[in-house]
Amino acid sequence: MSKESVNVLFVASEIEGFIKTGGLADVAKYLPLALRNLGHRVTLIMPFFRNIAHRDEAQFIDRFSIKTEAGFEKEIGLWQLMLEDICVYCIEQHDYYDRSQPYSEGEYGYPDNGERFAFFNLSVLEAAARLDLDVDIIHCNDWHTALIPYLVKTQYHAHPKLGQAKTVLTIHNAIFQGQFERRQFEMFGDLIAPLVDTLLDGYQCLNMLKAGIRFSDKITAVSPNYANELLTRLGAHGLHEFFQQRHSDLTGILNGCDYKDWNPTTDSMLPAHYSCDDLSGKWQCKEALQNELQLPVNQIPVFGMVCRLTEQKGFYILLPALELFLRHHVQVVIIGTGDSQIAQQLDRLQQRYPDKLRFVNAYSNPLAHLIEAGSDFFLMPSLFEPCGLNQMYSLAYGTIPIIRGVGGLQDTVVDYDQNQDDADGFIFYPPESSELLNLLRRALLAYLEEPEQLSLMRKRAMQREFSWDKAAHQYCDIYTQALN
Ligand SMILES: Nc1ncnc2c1ncn2[C@@H]1O[C@H](COP(=O)(O)OP(=O)(O)O[C@H]2O[C@H](CO)[C@@H](O)[C@H](O)[C@H]2O)[C@@H](O)[C@H]1O
Repeated sequence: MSKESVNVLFVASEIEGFIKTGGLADVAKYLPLALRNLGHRVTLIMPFFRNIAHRDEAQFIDRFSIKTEAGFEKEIGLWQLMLEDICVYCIEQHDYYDRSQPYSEGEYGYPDNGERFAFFNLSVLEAAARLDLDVDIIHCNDWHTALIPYLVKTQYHAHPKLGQAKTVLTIHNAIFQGQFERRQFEMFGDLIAPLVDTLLDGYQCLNMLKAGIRFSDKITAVSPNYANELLTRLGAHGLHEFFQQRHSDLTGILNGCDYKDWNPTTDSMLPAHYSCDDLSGKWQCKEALQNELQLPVNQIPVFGMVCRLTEQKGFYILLPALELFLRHHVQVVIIGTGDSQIAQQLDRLQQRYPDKLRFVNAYSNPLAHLIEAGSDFFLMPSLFEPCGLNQMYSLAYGTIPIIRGVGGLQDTVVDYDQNQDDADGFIFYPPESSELLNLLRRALLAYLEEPEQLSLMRKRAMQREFSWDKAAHQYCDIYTQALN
């Protein structure tokens, strides 16, 4: 144990292995495990969504009602699952969480998301009190948990255990702010009403993330560069003044890569294994990927992409660039779910280039692993990217990332044309299709004419290390600062 052990209550709306819609879930699994490895006592807590994996293994703990002086009352069940030896408490509330998806059906968020997640925030604290948990730090993640700091300071300040707790809010993606009309919070009466009055905006809405930024003791962003971007008008999604006010409490900590789950030498989802000393398995993975997606099997360069289908990921830059890039002798494979317009455009493009583009409109972890391993290049032309995990996974798999230089992408990839001796990827900056197209062609040229350089880059990429251990140490420093 490196430092004094801290009791951390880690609150997230999704956790890899149980339920996942994006990168938040990865962090909510790997960071708690890394904190545990440093000797801290971590407890996780999340909503008991209908589709949680291992739901039938959950152990019932307790059932009780939450009442407010406004006359609102709802019963919750408290269940327990395990993430290795870490206890994961799950808040069951049928009306709120027993739905087909965590946040939205189709492309629209559930209309009562403000009420659902405000209730979750309240339930977390009620459950911690009822369980008599020792809590030094409540680690909140994104808007779904962002009322907790306010509630701790205003409703639990006299509680013998929770009253001493400090709150840390991690920003994974500040474009999602949890902005809801005030009527969604009315049933919580005086618990939330003063906050609504303080922060109400011109649309008569409460922005839950703003509440978190204002009231948490410390704020972290998921990369140093994103922390800087959050202080700017361009990068803060309208919240720059809020972040500027908390400037001295805001720190960027780069996410890690879990080298147990994402390791080409051991990955059980791959048909063959490989390392930087022997890449023959990688070429078998490439063949398996082409076979699986019914693309011509040959030595053509393959460009892969795995992500949510959303504007953030740069599709409106990528689609016009692909129109021209697919005329070259290349293959592009994309897996993702989300925006139906992006999906339709990818489908149309695939019809025009059936032997070159494969778009899979699905969420599949095995295919994501196969794309990471079987591709030569990995695409992340994001408009903004708080950290990004897939570029780290692609580096680990010797798949050269082609990225836009923003957020955490900029913190993790070294550009070939800026620093050949240390490069592991290709970077473009202006968010324009022509810039991306140039870079794609640049990468293709390197593949065709500079194979030795490319294999050095691949080797370098596979030797990079973005450990969760390092991130956990940095989070511990933030906890210590908050507690002091
Ligand atoms: N169709 C599909 N099939 C299988 N797997 C899929 C998939 N679509 C996405 N994934 C997986 O979901 C995760 C996506 O993580 P990212 O960090 O790249 O993005 P996201 O924008 O969701 O996360 C936000 O939070 C994270 C965590 O802090 C930040 O890194 C990021 O910048 C921020 O936008 C990866 O593990 C990826 O493999």
